[in-house]
Amino acid sequence: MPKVLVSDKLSETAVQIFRDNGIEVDFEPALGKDKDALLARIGEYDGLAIRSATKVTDKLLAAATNLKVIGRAGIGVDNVDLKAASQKGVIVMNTPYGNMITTAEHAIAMMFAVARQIPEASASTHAGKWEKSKFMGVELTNKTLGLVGAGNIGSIVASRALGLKMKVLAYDPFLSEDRAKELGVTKVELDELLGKADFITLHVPKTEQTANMITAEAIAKMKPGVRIINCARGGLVDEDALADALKSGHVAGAAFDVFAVEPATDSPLFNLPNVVVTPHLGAATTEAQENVALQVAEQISDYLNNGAVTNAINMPSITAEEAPILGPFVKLASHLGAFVGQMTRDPIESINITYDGKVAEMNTKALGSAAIAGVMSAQNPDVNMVSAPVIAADRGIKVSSTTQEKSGVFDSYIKLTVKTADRERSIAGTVFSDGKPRFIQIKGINIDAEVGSHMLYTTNKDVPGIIGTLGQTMGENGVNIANFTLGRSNVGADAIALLYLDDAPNDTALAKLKATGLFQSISPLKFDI
Ligand SMILES: NC(=O)C1=CN([C@@H]2O[C@H](COP(=O)(O)OP(=O)(O)OC[C@H]3O[C@@H](n4cnc5c(N)ncnc54)[C@H](O)[C@@H]3O)[C@@H](O)[C@H]2O)C=CC1
Ligand SMILES: O=C(O)C(=O)COP(=O)(O)O
Repeated sequence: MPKVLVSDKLSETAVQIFRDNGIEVDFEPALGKDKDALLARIGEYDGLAIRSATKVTDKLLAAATNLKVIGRAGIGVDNVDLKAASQKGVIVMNTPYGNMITTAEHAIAMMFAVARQIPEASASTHAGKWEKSKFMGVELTNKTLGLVGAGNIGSIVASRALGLKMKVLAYDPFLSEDRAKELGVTKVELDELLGKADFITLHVPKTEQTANMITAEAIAKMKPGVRIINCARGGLVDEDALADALKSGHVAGAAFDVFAVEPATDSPLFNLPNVVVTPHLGAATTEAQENVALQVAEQISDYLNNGAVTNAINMPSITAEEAPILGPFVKLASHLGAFVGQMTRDPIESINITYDGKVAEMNTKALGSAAIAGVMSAQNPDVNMVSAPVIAADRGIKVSSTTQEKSGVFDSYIKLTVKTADRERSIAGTVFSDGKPRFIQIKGINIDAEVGSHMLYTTNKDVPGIIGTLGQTMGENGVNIANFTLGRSNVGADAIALLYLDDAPNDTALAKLKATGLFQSISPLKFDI
């Protein structure tokens, strides 16, 4: 039974869902904050469900010997070392929609709070002061909101702001003009946004490009009296530079939910007038926490039970509906890769995958990952669909794919071509209606070979006696042949044989075959059926 650890404060709804799906679950919401205890325990688990407190470092991943999937009950995965997870073949999923409304609402609430200085006014009133004239605010109506990042949360913030009769400018390099029109926002460059906005709200992930994107220089380009809201990620804004701008009065107010260092016990922004701060509460509503807990538990369970991949950051998604149809083609792609991988000793320069016919309309990203994993599995048995593309990229292997309409007799086929410095190998295969993958072409020679756990592949000239020699040698050495396939390019020309064996051929059998001088190559192969 797969075993999952919940190491952050998730709604207990998740626990019930895991149990309903036949998954053993340990609910230890404090463990994420205890690095050493987590490190000692992580080896037990197939799945890990987290929020932002658990830091999934390369060290933790190295100890996670059974881990297959990490589910983030929320959006940002900057607390997970994605590269290390991918290299280890661990899928990282998030729940991109469960807390987006709640977080957008928090950004709007923060905008109101900073426009009307509500937290300070509230504290002052609680203190028995009646400072009516101290807290003069500004209206939002007709003001310009600068939206940095118009993804899921940014789009909701835009719709709410438009409802408040604000004008919305959006800076997002991936926002199309059509989508901007649909959202009712004006797409602008960052400098224009900085110069025109009365309020600026950030909704981008923290990446190499966005880290520290709001510097002292960017702040200097802003309109005097601007107010800045950050409910996205700490580290997007230079907190020291913002503190200076708040002190000089160039920036009239700031509302921050996220900080460069969290938990934030100190920040240059703390204790400045008209700075509203909350302790990373963007996603903290009952509704959002129910949503993300439910979704993450369903997604992790689906993956561990059925191989369905939803909302993965480091692997193409495979829906629960497509998993059964895609499964045999995933196997095929992996077998094609394994065939070439076992035949290739030299460094691989490139891999091309051609999808012909119906398979071209399937999830070719997932199939490509399976093919690459197959190729690399000969050298590294731990490689999988998550890690293979990362490892291939690290090794400088160029991966390309081609899709084409049905070009032959098969409704669907996949052809894999692998190039090394001095040669090219290709193999094609299909899936028959029985759901079993078949090899249909090797080196351009047509065959029809069912794939077995143990196979023997030989190349030879098309001369009499090959079948007899192969059959007799296997028989004399106690290896039963389940299936025998031959192919040739032309009479008397290049020929190949593929034997599906019940056991691996032993060294004596291989030596005997070699001694006949009939074969150019004799390769025992293994496949993970
Ligand atoms: N405070 C909190 O508790 C929460 C914070 N978040 C954070 O909010 C942020 C946004 O989340 P979503 O909207 O769901 O993400 P999303 O992926 O839907 O949208 C992000 C947008 O940023 C854009 N973007 C990427 N690089 C950019 C750049 N260099 N300049 C401008 N735009 C860029 C993307 O094109 C995309 O449209 C994330 O950082 C997430 O972690 C999310 C939930 C809760
Ligand atoms: O979903 C996100 O990206 C968040 O930042 C929410 O974080 P949390 O789950 O509240 O620690």
